[in-house]
Amino acid sequence: MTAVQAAALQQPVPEYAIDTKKLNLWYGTFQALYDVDLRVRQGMITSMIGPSGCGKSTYLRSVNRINERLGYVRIEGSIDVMGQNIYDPGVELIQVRKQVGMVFQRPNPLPISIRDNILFSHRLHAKGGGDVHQGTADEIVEESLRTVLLWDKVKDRLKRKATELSLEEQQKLCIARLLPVKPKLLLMDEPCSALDPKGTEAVEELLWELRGQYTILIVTHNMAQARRASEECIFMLMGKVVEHALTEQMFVTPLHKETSDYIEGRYG
Ligand SMILES: Nc1ncnc2c1ncn2[C@@H]1O[C@H](COP(=O)(O)OP(=O)(O)OP(=O)(O)O)[C@@H](O)[C@H]1O
Repeated sequence: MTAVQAAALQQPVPEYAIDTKKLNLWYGTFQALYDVDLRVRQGMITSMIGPSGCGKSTYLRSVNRINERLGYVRIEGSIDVMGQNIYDPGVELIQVRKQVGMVFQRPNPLPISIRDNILFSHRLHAKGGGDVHQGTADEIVEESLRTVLLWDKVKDRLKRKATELSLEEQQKLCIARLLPVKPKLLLMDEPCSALDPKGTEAVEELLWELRGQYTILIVTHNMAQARRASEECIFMLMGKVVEHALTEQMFVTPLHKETSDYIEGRYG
């Protein structure tokens, strides 16, 4: 066992990958999130549902501090990721981005080769001397692509441009390229909305493969997807968390009328 591994084992592992306390967020004078208290269990897949404009993406973007690039966003409250408040003044953005990977609606691989896409942020973070995958470039590429079930399909065309892949493959690649910097948390903002049903099924299968090793928080408009692909589910409405429960429980016996109205398609 290396000294780094020994030190890591001394650290208590938090039960929650995300612990949000009294999060309020304003875009200028418009308040988009109200007193959000949310805990996302480590290693599990949690989905976030709610009608358009209820604040799902805003919340997700707060967990990797993307919102702060907009000069007019103000935040109160705290978000602990793996036990550390990412809004503490001492916490650097690069540290947050390393721990928290994000996948967007439309796959956005860089217009470079498949191989270089995988190595891109690893190279960036390795320069900073952080804890990243220590293998050779070939090992990193193979392991990342294997993890997202893409290796066998692309191993003979690693030098081809990533943008030539199908949308499903591009989305898997976008997940794969996060892995070499060893993130703890993967945020996914409607990752299947650009995919056909077969691509959607393949990405959902991948989520279950990643479960356990990574904590996954996925925003989806697709009720069936939330039900199939998550263990806990959060329902938001007008910037507030209405309900957070085991997914099956939320879909079978929701506690709140607003939740059942939404699930049954009465609005949103
Ligand atoms: N960059 C921004 N500037 C100003 N207002 C914003 C910005 N982004 C989102 N909003 C507003 O904040 C509220 C929450 O938006 P958000 O995108 O988080 O909702 P959402 O639940 O993810 O919606 P959708 O399901 O349509 O993606 C909305 O009223 C939206 O108009």
